[in-house]
Amino acid sequence: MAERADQAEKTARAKAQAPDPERGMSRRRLLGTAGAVGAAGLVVGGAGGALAAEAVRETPAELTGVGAKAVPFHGKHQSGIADSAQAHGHLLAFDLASGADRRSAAALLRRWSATAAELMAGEAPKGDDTGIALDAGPSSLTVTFGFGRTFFDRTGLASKRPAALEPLPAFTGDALDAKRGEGDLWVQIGADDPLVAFHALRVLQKQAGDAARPRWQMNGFNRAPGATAKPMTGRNLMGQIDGTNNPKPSDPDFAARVFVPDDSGDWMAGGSYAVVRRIRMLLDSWDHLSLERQEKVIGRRKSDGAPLSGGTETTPVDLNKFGADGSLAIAGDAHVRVAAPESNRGAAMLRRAFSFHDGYRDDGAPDAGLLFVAWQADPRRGFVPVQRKLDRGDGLSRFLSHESSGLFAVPGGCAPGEYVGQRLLEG
Ligand SMILES: C=CC1=C(C)c2cc3[nH]c(cc4nc(cc5[nH]c(cc1n2)c(C)c5CCC(=O)O)C(CCC(=O)O)=C4C)c(C)c3C=C
Ligand SMILES: [Fe+2]
Repeated sequence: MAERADQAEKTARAKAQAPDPERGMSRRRLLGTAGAVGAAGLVVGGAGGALAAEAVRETPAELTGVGAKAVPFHGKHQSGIADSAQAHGHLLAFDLASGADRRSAAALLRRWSATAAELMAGEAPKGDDTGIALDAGPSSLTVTFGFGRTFFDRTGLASKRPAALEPLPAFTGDALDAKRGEGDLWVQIGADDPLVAFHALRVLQKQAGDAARPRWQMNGFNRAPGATAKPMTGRNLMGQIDGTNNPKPSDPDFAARVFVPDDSGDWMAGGSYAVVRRIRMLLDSWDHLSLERQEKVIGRRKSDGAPLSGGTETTPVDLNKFGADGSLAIAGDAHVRVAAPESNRGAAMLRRAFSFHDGYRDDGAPDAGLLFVAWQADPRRGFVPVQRKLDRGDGLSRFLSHESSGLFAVPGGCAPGEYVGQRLLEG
């Protein structure tokens, strides 16, 4: 994951500093030019001033650190799936405007794809006068596009709707708000800088124009890069290390679990399905539990994420181990036992979440939790069986409330000159 970003970093850095006559100018060059002209004007006038301005214009300061990292937009898969989750996230869904059709949807996806590619390379998109991200580099920005179930009816493409996009079943623990769920189109934005993330959100929302209107939006966050002494798995708002036993890109079955296979032969080849749930944490109840009880509910130690069956964070969980008192080391209703692929006939998903905090509820409790995003090749072999099992027997579910839900078909990536979803919309 990090390698993909590192490889792209050099290219994007070079791109971000060189103006492309066909596209926008580097955000930093744009600023450097304005600054240079002003400064040079103060020192020397006439031809000398012009030369001085030119010299400064050619040497924009080197970007270092968080801002310099770029993730490529073009590729076999869309970005924002196998890349590390960023510090800031915006999830939003749009509904197509009444009267919108396949053609206007295709034009929107073409616009959005071109702009996402520019933004992810640290370029200012054409016609962008907001200045929100001026001075900033790409900051690991990713933009990911998906289609909801209703998109296919609205665009006359019902015959192309994948079977995997069938509605998720109702779960007993659900308290879903329909207005904050589903939607025709879904956009996931992530960046390590909040202004870069908001800029992408704002530009894409403006570009939706008359074609689509925002349906819902949620904002989330993760730990900032560099906040810990060494890179480590992030923590959620319950304080747990979360994400340890995710499928890893180096696993031999990673692609089969996360992406629709190439030989599926349909427009979703190389794509993935995103299950998006706003899960509120009942933090006041959770924080009343002793550390020992909290660890028993999950099946892992809070301090370092090590499984209660022993070892360190990365030691495989031993679901068959008994403690000295004769009881299971990982309790029967421990979250990691109930969610594990071994307990679900191999069902697995890639969890790539953001935390959220939207203030306080009327009862004074924090409106906070997890924007849970699970990626899989087929939700019927990923999220659905696992959530069914969690719904029945997970000790953690007493401390959670699932408040909104969406399922989106996220097509594969595209090559330069193409746009995301082109195989569906022009196939
Ligand atoms: C349907 C799938 C899942 C939901 C919903 C879910 C919610 C949820 N989980 C945590 C905290 C943790 N989950 C952990 C592991 C874990 N969770 C799921 C699935 C769902 N979680 C899986 C498949 C796994 C991996 C199980 C395994 O193979 O061991 C962990 C342990 C660390 C880790 O492996 O990531 C924590 C902690 C919260 C707080 C939450 C809802 C808000
Ligand atoms: Fe979990």
